[in-house]
Amino acid sequence: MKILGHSFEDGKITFEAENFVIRLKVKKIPEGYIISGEIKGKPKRVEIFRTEMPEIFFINNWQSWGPAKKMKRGEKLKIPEKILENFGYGFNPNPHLFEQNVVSDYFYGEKKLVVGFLSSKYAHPFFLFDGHEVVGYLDYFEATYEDFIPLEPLIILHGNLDDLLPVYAEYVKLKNNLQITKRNPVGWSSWYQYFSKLTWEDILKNLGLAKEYLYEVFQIDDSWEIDIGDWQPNEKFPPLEEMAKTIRKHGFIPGIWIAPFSVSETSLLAKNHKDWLVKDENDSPLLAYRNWNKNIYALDITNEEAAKWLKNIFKRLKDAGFEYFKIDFLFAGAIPGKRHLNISPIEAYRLGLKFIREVVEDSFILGCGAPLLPSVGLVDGMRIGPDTAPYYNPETPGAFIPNAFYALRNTITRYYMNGKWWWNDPDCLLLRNIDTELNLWEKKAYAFVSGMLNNMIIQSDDLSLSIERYLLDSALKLRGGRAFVKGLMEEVYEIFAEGTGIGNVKLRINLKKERSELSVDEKSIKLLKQVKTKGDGRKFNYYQQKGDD
Ligand SMILES: OCC1=C[C@H](O)[C@H](F)[C@@H](O)[C@H]1O
Repeated sequence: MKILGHSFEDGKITFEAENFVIRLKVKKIPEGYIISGEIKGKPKRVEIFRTEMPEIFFINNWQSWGPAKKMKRGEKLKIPEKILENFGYGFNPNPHLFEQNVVSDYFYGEKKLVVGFLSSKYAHPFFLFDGHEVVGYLDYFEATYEDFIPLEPLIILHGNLDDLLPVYAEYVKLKNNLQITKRNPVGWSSWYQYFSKLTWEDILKNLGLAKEYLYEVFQIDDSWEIDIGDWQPNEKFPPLEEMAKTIRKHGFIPGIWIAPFSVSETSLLAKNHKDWLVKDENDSPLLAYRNWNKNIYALDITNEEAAKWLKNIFKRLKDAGFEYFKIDFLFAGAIPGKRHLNISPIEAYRLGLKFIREVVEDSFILGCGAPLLPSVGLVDGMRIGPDTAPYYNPETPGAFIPNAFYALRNTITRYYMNGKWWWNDPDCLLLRNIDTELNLWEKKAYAFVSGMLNNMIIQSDDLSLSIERYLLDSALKLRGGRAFVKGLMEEVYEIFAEGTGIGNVKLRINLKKERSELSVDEKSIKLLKQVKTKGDGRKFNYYQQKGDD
């Protein structure tokens, strides 16, 4: 292994290139080394680390919806053509690099090694697998630094991958002085039942039925707005104040979805404020991604007027009574392009999140479609997988596209971020028995894993349908423990949750073969369900555990 081409024993390394100066120091720690230091000048993309490429390794994508998984030498991520075209920067801040190589962002692992950067405040840290070697870079893009800035520290950990990923996550927590909120929300969200067909009547209907549930939060997802960038209620919804007041009147914390750094080509915002958009080298608005059948551009948060506008949007939502914000497609705020200020896209992204936090204060912020490491310390919850869906297909190509199988796999392979960086949002539990292809095993697996890993529990169903309600109760009973996962690079995961609401629980699970075996306090249990019929005829299933027969 080399650091800037030097062996470690050097201790201190100073390296002067044509356009930048870097000073490093190497510190021995019990599990390996931490390399820290400072850098100034116009570094662009700096190689920091280099080693031989292993046959099998663990990669991590930069944002919520990207995979964290085992890969083999020669394997490529299978991404459907249409997604590749539309998604652009959603895969990586350097989409072309991502298309031509295997890339792991922030950290990577081998059976007996984890190497990772502990922060991403200025640069985008990533590892490139070129078939022979693994090369670790810090990408500052076009930013220039007159004075020395802190280098994103690199940590090298020796041991078993399963033990080291939680250690890496802990070092990130320490390095960034992270203190996360005690609130680990339970609630309801509209998206995975109603999608873009949501109406205010759907909200009223589910609010009326939700009182039977232990929700804290009731969140209106995408579809309430006029356009992406025009954050006013459309004709299907009442004024913001009425939305929030109605949710509050039913006893829930009002939640709302917004894509704050995204600007649709058809929005009034794009029409009236082209100068508020991140530009390409020809000074045209830079295409961030395509969704909603539209070209979506990125808000240039370094433009003072744009920043003021963004703060006003969140002030209006907060003043209307919303206290839970699902802020989505956040990667748009971190795309490399021309901004008003010549700072790195990572600095611009963090500036945008800081503005949002400044306005919403201690409201709960859920990041989604977000670059992970730059978001630490700036969000309370984080989506750590692709969208779930009312289907579970291990066979279809899965990176980034909605599929309960890949959402659940990421929930397991990124579990170590939970409670350290933020509360992991595994995406919603879909527990309905109709209008879904999910079978009982898939619903159960999703509920149990989310509960055992002490994740956020947000359900997304039309509550008037027949629902496996006992699985929500099970997920909540399984929360509160300390989790550990063995086999992060294997087919069978062993999940241990100590001190949950029903004791010490162990789950051996094979997501592809839909096989699992659950035991509580060393007793294997059967998950029996009782069906209770309410006065109005609605049936409710309750979880009831039975010890060994
Ligand atoms: O457009 C709504 C939407 C888009 C992204 O996929 C999020 F991940 C998903 O949860 C939903 O909020």
